[in-house]
Amino acid sequence: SVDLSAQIANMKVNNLFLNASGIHCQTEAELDDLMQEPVSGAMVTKSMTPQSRFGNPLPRYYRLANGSINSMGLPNEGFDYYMDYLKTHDQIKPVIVSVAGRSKEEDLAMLHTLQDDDSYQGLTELNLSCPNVIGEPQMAYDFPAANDLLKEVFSFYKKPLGIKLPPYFDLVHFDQIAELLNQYPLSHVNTINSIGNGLWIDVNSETVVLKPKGGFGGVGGSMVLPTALANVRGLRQRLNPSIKIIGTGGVTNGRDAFAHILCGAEMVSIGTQLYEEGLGAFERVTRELTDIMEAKGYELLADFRGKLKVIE
Ligand SMILES: O=C1NC(=O)NC(C(=O)O)N1
Repeated sequence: SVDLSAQIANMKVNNLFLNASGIHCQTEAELDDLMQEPVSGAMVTKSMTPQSRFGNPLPRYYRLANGSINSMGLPNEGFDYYMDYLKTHDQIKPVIVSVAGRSKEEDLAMLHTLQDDDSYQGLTELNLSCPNVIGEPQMAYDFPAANDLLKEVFSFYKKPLGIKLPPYFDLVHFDQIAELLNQYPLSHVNTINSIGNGLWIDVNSETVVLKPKGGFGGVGGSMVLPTALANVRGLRQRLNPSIKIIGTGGVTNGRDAFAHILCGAEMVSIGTQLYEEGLGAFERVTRELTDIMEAKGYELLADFRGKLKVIE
């Protein structure tokens, strides 16, 4: 089984990166590109639903000066497609399987299938934070519902499982979600998902830029870095050390990645920047991070991971 922390334990800088779910990971061709990409240390699939989905109507992605806004609506090829992909392709790097049911029942059904499939030994990530399914709440903002779901999940699911979280903005919420998650034997949390339900307007045409939901969509890219760093740091300070953190959000260069690791991230995802620049971003960001580490005299990520200093 893929134990992320085992993967990470003696990880040097050159394989701590992975794609953010949703970026270049929906089709077999995209997944093959990620599998062959020489630098990234893992990859994650587009969040899958039981059946394939077209997702929301276009336009549903828009690039901003310092980020992105999207209302994709979980377009994906469906559960069986990704299971078949794993069965028919050598995993030369860990593949995290992202699951996003549109209800508790769908989440449980997919996880039961994964649990009962002896050939599946992968690391699963339950996405409780998609902000873009029309009419669906972000489960991770409903603490009682999230707790009910996780209690039921861990009554039967015994393989490595992580959770994809939305950003929180109130320290009381950091306390509450951490208290909730610390009850469960999670492999990791992946924080953050996009900042839900932003709105971008084209002033010339006086019109929104996304079709679904009247233009409301998840915000990502460099402008969300402060929120991403706060969530990595806030959860690292509160979660059991056994629960690793994948830092996602706002990473465009080596300095951003370094900051995520200082906050406690074991691995770092690249989303908007990977989409806009292409897979070459992995090599560029890795080179930049390596240069920073060398300049500071660090050899291993563990030399500075989680060692953010505060002002006494
Ligand atoms: O979890 C998700 N986060 C996003 O920002 N967008 C996608 C989506 O809309 O499919 N899902």
